[in-house]
Order: sequence, then C-alpha cells, then structure tokens
Amino acid sequence: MKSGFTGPLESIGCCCHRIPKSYKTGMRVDGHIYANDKLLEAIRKDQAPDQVANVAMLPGIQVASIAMPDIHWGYGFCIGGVCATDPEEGGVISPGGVGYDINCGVRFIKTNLYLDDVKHHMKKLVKALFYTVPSGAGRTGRYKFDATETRRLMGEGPRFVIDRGLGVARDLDHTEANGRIDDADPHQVSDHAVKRGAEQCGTLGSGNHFLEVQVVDSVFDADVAKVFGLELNQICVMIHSGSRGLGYQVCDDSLAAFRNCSTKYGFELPDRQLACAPVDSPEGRKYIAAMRAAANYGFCNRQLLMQQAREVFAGVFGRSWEDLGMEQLYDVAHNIAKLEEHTVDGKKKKVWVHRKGATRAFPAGHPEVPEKYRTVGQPVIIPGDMGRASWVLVGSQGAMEKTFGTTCHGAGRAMSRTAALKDGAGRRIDRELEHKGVIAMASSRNGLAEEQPKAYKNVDDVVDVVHEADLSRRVARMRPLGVIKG
Ligand SMILES: Nc1nc2c(ncn2[C@@H]2O[C@H](COP(=O)(O)O)[C@@H](O)[C@H]2O)c(=O)[nH]1
Ligand SMILES: [Mn+2]
Ligand SMILES: [Mn+2]
Repeated sequence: MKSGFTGPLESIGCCCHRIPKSYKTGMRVDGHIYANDKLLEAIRKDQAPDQVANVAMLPGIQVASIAMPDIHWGYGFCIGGVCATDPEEGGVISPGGVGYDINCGVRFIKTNLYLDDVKHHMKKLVKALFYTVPSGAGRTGRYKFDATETRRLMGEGPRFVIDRGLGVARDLDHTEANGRIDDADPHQVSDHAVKRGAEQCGTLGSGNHFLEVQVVDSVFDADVAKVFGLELNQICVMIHSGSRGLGYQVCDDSLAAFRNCSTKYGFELPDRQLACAPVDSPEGRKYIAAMRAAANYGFCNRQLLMQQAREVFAGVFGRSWEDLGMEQLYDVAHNIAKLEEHTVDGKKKKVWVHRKGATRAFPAGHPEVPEKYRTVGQPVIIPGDMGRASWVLVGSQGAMEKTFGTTCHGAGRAMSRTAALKDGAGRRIDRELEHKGVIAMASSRNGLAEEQPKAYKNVDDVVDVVHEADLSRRVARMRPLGVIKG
C-alpha cells in the first residue's frame, strides 16, 4: 500500500472527520470521512484521504467529497467514496467514480432452512455450488448470448432472462431500480465489450467476488427484521459480483475517450485517474448511456448467479427452490452513478451521485424503496469477510441529510493483496477456516490468501460507525458457513 496520509482530519462530530478546503489549492468543497478513532488509524495508512481531497476539486461537486468508514485506496477515487455533481453547475461524470466493475453489487437470498437443517450438509452444498457456479478470472458460463441478445439483455436487465424462465417477476420488485436503469443505450457499448460479456453472464469472477451461505446469528431490530423476513438461525445466501469483462471494457473505453476532456472543456485535474467530462457533453452522454447498459448487465449477472444457487439448493435438499423459500431480500449496486433528486442548501435538485464502493441507503417513505419495505427503509446488504460476519442494515434519514442517501459497502481492505499473499504463504487458509466452521472452496489457493479475513477491516467496526452516524441502522448480523470464491 502507499505511504500514510498525514493531512488534517478534524472531528466535526457524529463520527465525521473533515479535510478542510484549505488543505489543497483547487478543492471546491471540504472532504468528509466517516470513521471512529479505531478506523481512523487504519484509514491513515494509505493515501485514500488524499484521494478524497482530489475528488473535492471536480467541477460541479456539491456539499462535500464524502468517504465511508470502509474507505481504502482505489483508482483515482478511493473505494468507499461518494461524490455528487450538479449538471447545471458544469458538473462532471467520472468513470473512476464508478469503478472498473460497473454495478458490482450484492444480492441476498433468504431460505426457510435453519442451522440444524444444513449443518451436516455444508460440505456437499459448498462442493455442489463450487462445481455449478462458474468462478475465476475470465471464466465463461453455461448461458451464451450472441451480440444481439447481449445488447437486448443490457437494455432490459434481468427481465430478459426471467422471460426465459430464469427467475420470477417478483425478483425484479426486490432489485434496486427494478433491475433496469432507464435510458441505457447498449449501442454505446463497444463490440469488444459485448464480446467479453456475451459468455460471462452468470459467472462469479475472481478475487473478492463470492457466493456465501450464511446463518443469521443476531437480530438487532426485530421490527425491521420481521418486515424483511429475517430471523435468528435462518440460512441465507449472499452473492457478490458485478458486470464482469463487459463492465471493465466499458470503463476502459471511456477512460480512453475522456483522456483529453479536461483540456477540451477547460478544467484542471490533480490526478489523471480522475478523468471526467461534463455530464452534458458528447463524451459524458456516451459514457452514461453505456454505463447504464453495463449496470443492467450486472443485475442480470446476479440474477443468473442466484438462479444457479437456487438449483443447487433444490438438488442438495431434494425440494424445489420455491419450497425452500429462496426469495430475494434485495439486490443493491455499490459501484454506480445515478441521477437522483436531493436537497442541497434547502433546494431540491437533480445531481449525479457517484457511489464507488458505497451503497444507496434510502429511508422509509422514499418512493424508490420497494413497496414491501417502504414503511421501514430499503435493505442495505453489507458483506464483511469469509471468516467473521456480514450484515443487513436498513436505510435511514441521516443518509439523505449527510451523504446523498448513501452508506458503506463492506469492511474494506486492511491489507494490500501483496501483503495478504505474503502473510498467507505456506498456510492453508481453507483448513483454518474449516476449524472456525466455514467451508471454503476457491479457484486458486493464492486467491484464498489474498482474501483471508484479516486482509479486511472488521466489518462490525464499520457498521458501528454507519449506525452511529445514522447513515443506516443495524438489522441483522450473519456469520459465514460456506463460501465459494473466484
Ligand atoms: N462475507 C464476505 N465478504 C467478503 C468476502 N470477500 C470480500 N468481502 C467483502 O466485500 C466487500 C466488497 O468488496 P469490493 O470489491 O466491492 O470493494 C469487501 O470490502 C469485503 O468487506 C467474502 O468472501 N465473504
Ligand atoms: Mn464489489
Ligand atoms: Mn466487483
């Protein structure tokens, strides 16, 4: 990891720390980093806070350049970063503020099984998941779409595969944006990107992507848990994946197209990786249309991953997935930019909210929260690591007031991949996990070392902060029982 951040992080209360505008010439707004003292120590270990300050220089940025407690260094923007820009004030769109894995996100599926029903079947279950759900870098899957079908899929989102029997319409009700971001234009996605995506839909990918069987080990808010249909000892499945090679290529193509935009449109950037273009420019419009199409592909990918998990459970437990109650709680994106209405300085306006490693957390009553959850707020799904815990939270009002309706997206890395790999050399992480009651299977042993639990911060600490700051509230904590990794 890069050397540490020594700049100012002034506490302004409620777990929020300010990098004042005066820290660097060119900052248009302050930086706001949400953390407690324990996490601040980890956050200072790399230059992610400096990246927060750099983002504060983007044209049209509103209120503050914001970062969540799971912040760590990323391409241009930190992971865990939130930035809203106003098109009416020359606001920009930046691919680095979305990330290479467009619409990387998490889907959470409930079952009507309990710990006692699965505990003697975990090895069989994980093995069946591992050999059914394709994982690993560049892996293709069993669903093959030609270029025309891939483009249709990007226009329609999971509806396209549900119409072909791969899921049910109610899955869409429980997906952010109903699984279809409007105004996606698949024709703005290059042929090369389409080619990369055509055979990868329904595959997990590598590294931090996973499919995990979990058990609810604590319930913190019984009323909300009831609305979400969660209870103690219940078995659930969490899926973390994105838009595979297709999204990566859309990002790469746009970065090439944005290379000269700062000169063309007359603004300065402190870091080339912050490449951006005005929202209302040909380059900006093209990226937005392609990014939305890639996002729809990402929802579709998780739909197909869920469908394969449903099939495996049905095979192992000898009952249909419907009979096993395998209903989707929710699917959330955590790498995306969206045009949303927010109140800024007492005025409602439409802004482009970039969430890179950050999750939408809309509160009760928001029209974009599915009807079923509208009295309590949207479910927020937070993976932690494969050895300790993950969480279901609920969106809350504080997020609308402070972070453009956003909360954290995970635990966030505490060690670089290189450091974690070195730390794991000669160890059998799978055996260590088995001792703790977690069955893990991965395409590569190095992958398990890079992804070992201590490579991440403790997600419970991250959740403490977002709960305390009222960016989202604790509902239930899950612990892992079995995981497949790329
Ligand atoms: N429950 C698990 N959580 C995991 C695992 N591997 C990673 N993670 C968490 O996911 C987030 C999201 O990662 P990102 O790539 O989107 O930034 C990460 O911060 C970890 O907390 C796992 O195997 N199981
Ligand atoms: Mn992700
Ligand atoms: Mn991803």
